[in-house]
Amino acid sequence: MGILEKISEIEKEISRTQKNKATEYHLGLLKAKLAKYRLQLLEPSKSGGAKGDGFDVMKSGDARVALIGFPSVGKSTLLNKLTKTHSEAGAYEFTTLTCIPGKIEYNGANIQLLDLPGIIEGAAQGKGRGRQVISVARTADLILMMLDATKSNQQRILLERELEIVGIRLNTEKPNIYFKVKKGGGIGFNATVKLTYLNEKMIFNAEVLVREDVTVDEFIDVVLGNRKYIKCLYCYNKIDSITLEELDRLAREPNTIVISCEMDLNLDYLVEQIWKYLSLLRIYTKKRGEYPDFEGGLIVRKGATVEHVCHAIHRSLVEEFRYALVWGTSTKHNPQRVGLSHVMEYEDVIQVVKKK
Ligand SMILES: Nc1nc2c(ncn2[C@@H]2O[C@H](COP(=O)(O)OP(=O)(O)OP(=O)(O)O)[C@@H](O)[C@H]2O)c(=O)[nH]1
Ligand SMILES: [K+]
Ligand SMILES: [Mg+2]
Repeated sequence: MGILEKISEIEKEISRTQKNKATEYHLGLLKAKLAKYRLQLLEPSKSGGAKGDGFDVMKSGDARVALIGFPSVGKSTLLNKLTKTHSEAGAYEFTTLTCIPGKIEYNGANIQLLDLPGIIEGAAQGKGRGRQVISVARTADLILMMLDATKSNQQRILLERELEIVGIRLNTEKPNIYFKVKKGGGIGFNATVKLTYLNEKMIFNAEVLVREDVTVDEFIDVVLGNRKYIKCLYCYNKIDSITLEELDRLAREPNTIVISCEMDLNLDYLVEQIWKYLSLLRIYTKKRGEYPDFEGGLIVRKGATVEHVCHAIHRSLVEEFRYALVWGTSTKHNPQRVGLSHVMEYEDVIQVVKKK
């Protein structure tokens, strides 16, 4: 019998079995068996074949959020709640086997939310589809780390470790260091601050300028290069099944939000937080003599300048740019005449004036 047949047999038996105290143990065994076979489906096939396995989803929209978590924490249930896409959810592990994209529309932005298979300890070494899942995570603007509020906090530490191993750094900024290998050898070591951990003896064949007091590990990250610095929002699901004390404790942890998909608790707030963590700005454009386009508008990153906005409107607009008029919180008076380097703020209105 092939794996798929075995899976379908077990699924049939589960649906035939009445759910009660007497069958609880047997059902548990069936689900464990089901999870085992589904995990085998996830294992990379011997023939290799990383392409076309359902993980190479196109980026779309203004930002990308990846759902990372152990199996059965409720990732698919959340995708079903927040988007119009359906992803199979089930009371057994490894229900989801590929990457399933959905779309959240909020504040005029299209946010791509990716449902993914659950990852397990050893994911970074390729267990399950760990490698694929993690490479999708590397492409995200935000990792939504989904955790089961009824389980021990060990899950968070384990997941963080798996991501750490593959070079993902959560909620930390890229160290402020300039580093360049010198082909001909020799060193140039300079620091603009007093250093506690680093010194010149650690460096060879490189030109280095250190602008902050980093640790040796942080420095190694810069030397190795391929690190990803990604924001992470920790999301505890299933709070319908924990005590108030426990809930209170979890909710106070940094970068954390508590929800229940099943009871629809806090889901609006979650979307608000996703938006906030993505640091997106909504900007409105206006034509001369007309009202601003409050229906449409543009989505840009926090810190975006008039130049970024011009690029977002039209590729060649910067070349024709003379000046812009801006209304909003970024200006001293309204409207203010600004140049390309002016930094925009949330809900500013902009009118671009072109060269004649
Ligand atoms: N009590 C409770 N159960 C939930 C909640 N959200 C989801 N579940 C249940 O948790 C189980 C797993 O849900 P899924 O959405 O399949 O979880 P998943 O993380 O996508 O699982 P995999 O795809 O297998 O990794 C299902 O039985 C859901 O009904 C919740 O808020 N509270
Ligand atoms: K599941
Ligand atoms: Mg799932």
